[in-house]
Amino acid sequence: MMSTRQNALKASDVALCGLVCLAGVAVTFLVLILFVRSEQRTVNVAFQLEVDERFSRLQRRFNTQVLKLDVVRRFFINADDVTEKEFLGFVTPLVGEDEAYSWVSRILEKDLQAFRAKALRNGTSDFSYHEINPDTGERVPLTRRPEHWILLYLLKRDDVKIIPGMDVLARPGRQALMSKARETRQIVVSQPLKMTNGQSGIFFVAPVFQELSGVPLSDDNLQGFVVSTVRLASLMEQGIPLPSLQRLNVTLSLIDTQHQGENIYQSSAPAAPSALYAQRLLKVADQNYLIRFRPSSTFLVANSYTLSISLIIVFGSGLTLLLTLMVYLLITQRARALSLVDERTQDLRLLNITDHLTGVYNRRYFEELMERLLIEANVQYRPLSLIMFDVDHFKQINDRWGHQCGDNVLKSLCARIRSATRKTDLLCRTGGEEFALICPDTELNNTRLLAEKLRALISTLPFDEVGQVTCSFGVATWIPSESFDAFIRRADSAMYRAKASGRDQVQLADMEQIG
Ligand SMILES: Nc1nc2c(ncn2[C@@H]2O[C@H](COP(=O)(O)OP(=O)(O)OP(=O)(O)O)[C@@H](O)[C@H]2O)c(=O)[nH]1
Repeated sequence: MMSTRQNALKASDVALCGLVCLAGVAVTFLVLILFVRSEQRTVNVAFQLEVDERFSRLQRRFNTQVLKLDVVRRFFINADDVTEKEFLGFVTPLVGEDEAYSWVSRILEKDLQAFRAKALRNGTSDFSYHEINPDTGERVPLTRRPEHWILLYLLKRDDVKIIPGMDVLARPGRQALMSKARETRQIVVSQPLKMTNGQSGIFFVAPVFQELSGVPLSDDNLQGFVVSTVRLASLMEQGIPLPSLQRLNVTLSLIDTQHQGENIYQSSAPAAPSALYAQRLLKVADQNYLIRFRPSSTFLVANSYTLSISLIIVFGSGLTLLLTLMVYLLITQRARALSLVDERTQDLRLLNITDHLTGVYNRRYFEELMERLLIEANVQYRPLSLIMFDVDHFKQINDRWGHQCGDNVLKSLCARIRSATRKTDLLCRTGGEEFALICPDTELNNTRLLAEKLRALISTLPFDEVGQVTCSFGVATWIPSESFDAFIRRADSAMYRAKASGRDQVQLADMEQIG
């Protein structure tokens, strides 16, 4: 019974530990999902903030470029005749790195001579009419045209030398761009064009019309153009701290042109594989740009949460293991305690039903056994016999050899009888030196033979110290429907008859019920 209980506990232990383990794993998984979601939101917010910050810088940079050009344009509108010195004096504070400002005068073919003379008079050095062959890049004489757009002043920070007097109409892309400014009378912005230093740049062109009060502006009032050129990479990157530059991959493309979708600028930080993406529309004068933002690996590393994920997994697994171990220990300790209680209960039960001196069943259990066996015998019609026996002259043994010696005789006597009987025969101590042997499934004659055998076993072999000991036996077999008391009385009477008849003998009980 105990081992069944232990097995059952083991199965339930494993199930419970498995459940605790599963619960631990589930909680860890849940925490992981919640953490990853929250971190993804945080990274997304960080990316959007970075994009907003970069976009506002770019917007400011482009707008500042337009504003500065407008300031120079107003200078030309308000001044009657601008000398090179005045131009340089006004523009120098505005020119940034990678930028150039120039003044291009509109000159009719017939005015070329006079314009050159005036320029030289105004102190413009090295003035010489020419244009650049777009195919060879060489300086060639002016082509005859009704009007020329002559570069007169130029201020820039690089070393490429431009000689005043160049007709910019011969330069690729300039005519369409400047004509647009002339027609719209607004500042226009070019697609990326090759600058004189060979680099790709954006041209901001502002038309300068002579404003006469009351007279509407016409093409003939066009005096020239103020042009600022900026290297595209400089426009996109100048003033932005290096760490910020490294965090984002930025591309710039034009909208509403035949180059739509083509990237005209790509930042040096490559895009890392990520779902993060943002795009913004940038309007500068007449041009619409699309700026696309993607995170670089630097951004992803700076906002990485893989270490935290590993820590959650390690701590979660550790806690799960610890919890499972604790539950396992608790369960096994509980099982051990229960089995101990079982053992103690059985010990107590044994103590309760056995005689402490001889170890055989006591009187109380004898009565309990008999009641149960009588019911079984009654129901199953099986024989049930009883041998009652009493040590002869036991008082004398006590008196002669002492009480301790008497005890030893009782113990040895029980040991002898148990060794000579079947396991199913139940030996009980019913009084001081009085015993009963219950013999289930045994007929009267066999019981008598057994009693004879026991009598001989006791009387023929001497006991330690005291020598020969004899017993008187009464044998009875249960008569169906006979009561417990009547059955005992019959066996008892037979035993007393054996005593009365000289002791050390076996007497059979009457087969008629007494009383
Ligand atoms: N040593 C010892 N003596 C016991 C124990 N129980 C009862 N006795 C003694 O057993 C003796 C029984 O004596 P009696 O009832 O006179 O019977 P008897 O001397 O055996 O004489 P008969 O039964 O007539 O042969 C008493 O002296 C009890 O004190 C016990 O557990 N140990």
